[in-house]
Amino acid sequence: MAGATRAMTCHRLCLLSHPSELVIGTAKTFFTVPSFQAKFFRKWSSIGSIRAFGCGGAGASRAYPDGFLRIPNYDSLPQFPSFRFSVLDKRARGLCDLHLARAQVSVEEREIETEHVSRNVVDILQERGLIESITDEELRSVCTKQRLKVYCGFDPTAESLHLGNLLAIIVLSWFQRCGHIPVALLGGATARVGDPSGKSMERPVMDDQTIARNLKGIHGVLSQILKLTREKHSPLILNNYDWWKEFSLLNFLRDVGKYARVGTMMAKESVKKRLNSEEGMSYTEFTYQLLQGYDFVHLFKEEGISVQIGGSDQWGNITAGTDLVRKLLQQEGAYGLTFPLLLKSDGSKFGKSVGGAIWLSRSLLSPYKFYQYLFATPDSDVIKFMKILTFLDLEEIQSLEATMGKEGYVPNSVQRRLAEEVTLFVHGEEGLTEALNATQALAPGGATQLDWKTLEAITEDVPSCYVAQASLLGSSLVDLCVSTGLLQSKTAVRRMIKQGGLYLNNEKVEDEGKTMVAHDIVDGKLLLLSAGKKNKIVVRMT
Ligand SMILES: Nc1ncnc2c1ncn2[C@@H]1O[C@H](COP(=O)(O)OP(=O)(O)OP(=O)(O)O)[C@@H](O)[C@H]1O
Ligand SMILES: N[C@@H](Cc1ccc(O)cc1)C(=O)O
Repeated sequence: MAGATRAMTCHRLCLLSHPSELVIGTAKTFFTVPSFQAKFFRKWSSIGSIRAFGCGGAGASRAYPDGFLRIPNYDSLPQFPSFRFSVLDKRARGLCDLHLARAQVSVEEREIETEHVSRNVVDILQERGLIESITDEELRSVCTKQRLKVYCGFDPTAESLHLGNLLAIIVLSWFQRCGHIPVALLGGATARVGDPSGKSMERPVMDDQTIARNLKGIHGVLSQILKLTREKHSPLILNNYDWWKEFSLLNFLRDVGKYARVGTMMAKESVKKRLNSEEGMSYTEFTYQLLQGYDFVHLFKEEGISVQIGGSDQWGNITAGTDLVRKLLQQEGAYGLTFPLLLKSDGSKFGKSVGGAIWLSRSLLSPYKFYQYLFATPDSDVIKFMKILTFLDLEEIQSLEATMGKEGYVPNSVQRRLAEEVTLFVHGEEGLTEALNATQALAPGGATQLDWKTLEAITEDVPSCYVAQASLLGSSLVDLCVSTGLLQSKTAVRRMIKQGGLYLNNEKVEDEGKTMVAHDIVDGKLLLLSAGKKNKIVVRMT
């Protein structure tokens, strides 16, 4: 070991600026060395541990996924010490002898930007019921000391993400709110293989066109919600096809497969379940965990991403990744975190492959319908949903909960707040306004002043038909209600008017003999007929 030890001298204080610099130090104090040495340090630390000795203390340093080396107890060293490194691993020593002599250059110190890491994200997620498991409790302290990059993967198995996936986006967003960098990974490659997790049957193979269309749709949803910018710490969206397309089978078997134990792979829940089924499992799907596992290795090494999150069904794939980082890169510092699955009241998972998904993309589900879905959350779920699907303070949620039991509580007030918060997060101001306008316009007997834009927007959610304007003017309203299919017969229309249930543009119709005039056509474009609470039709003019 002695032969591998050389002295390095520190000179001056400065800020870290260049990404290729190596940073050494504790959470608060970092040392940087110029990039040519950084390269060697990174290499040594990936094959063996490095020990740092100074006048006041010593500590085994660790290479972090960002490629930086940190000396845990550096703070106990006097300022600007001379200190030396000794490389403890035999394989590293040769390299070290070669290059350490050149490392007699300045080492620069800087204060790490700790202010960006505002709150402990792991504690927050736990308080809100958003943690199912963590691979290592150490993440709780690591996340307060450095800006982390955190990723979650989404396979493009549909054109949009759904309410269940929103939980993943919310967890990413919590990381972002606490100063970290969220990364959404599109599974352009993994979608070609198919994740068996939670699936009782083999997934159908998707053709390239469908995958491309789905990637585009999901990219749109993610970029709108995560709000990508050109700034340094902006969220990122990557696609794993970018590194898998070049990976040959032989290289995969040699570089990844060698580190994977078949016994461990078979023990994963996703595999065990399927092996016991009649259909069994294809070799392709069996390999899925290694693809996701290697993604983590790649992202750890190339992008400095050290945390992977996912729903609890992803635990096996996520731990495949942390294991591979340890074995393949011989590095610690890769963490996994899972959150509980969002379940419907019947206990089934909100998903996309199963019908009836609550889509996040407005082209598949209008902001109005999305809002309405949340508005209809049962009282028994609403507080839990507030905690997991919104960013409201827990105290505020508690006080809302307290109002629910009190006299004078207006039913569904908490649901309204939930629907507003989540619609705002997913569809932005514009989407929320559209949802609120449509809600008002479509409210049973709602007496809202209608404009053509609102009516146009609700045509996504209520039936509509065309009528020639010229033939409409002067005709009877009763006839119109029958010809548009609102009600079956003139008798039914007249009965509805008598009962006070027929509305034209949200205004009650009282005159059975009413004829249509130009003023009845909203902004000269369309009108709304309603019979009772739910039966509505938008009539467009041609
Ligand atoms: N209901 C849910 N609750 C919480 N997280 C979910 C839910 N559904 C999916 N996720 C998470 O979203 C991420 C992306 O999942 P994925 O793209 O496979 O969606 P999916 O709905 O499970 O798709 P599929 O139905 O095709 O399996 C994963 O981390 C997954 O665990
Ligand atoms: N397996 C994940 C998607 C995913 C893909 C690649 C990853 O690296 C991570 C996650 C899912 O189906 O939900």
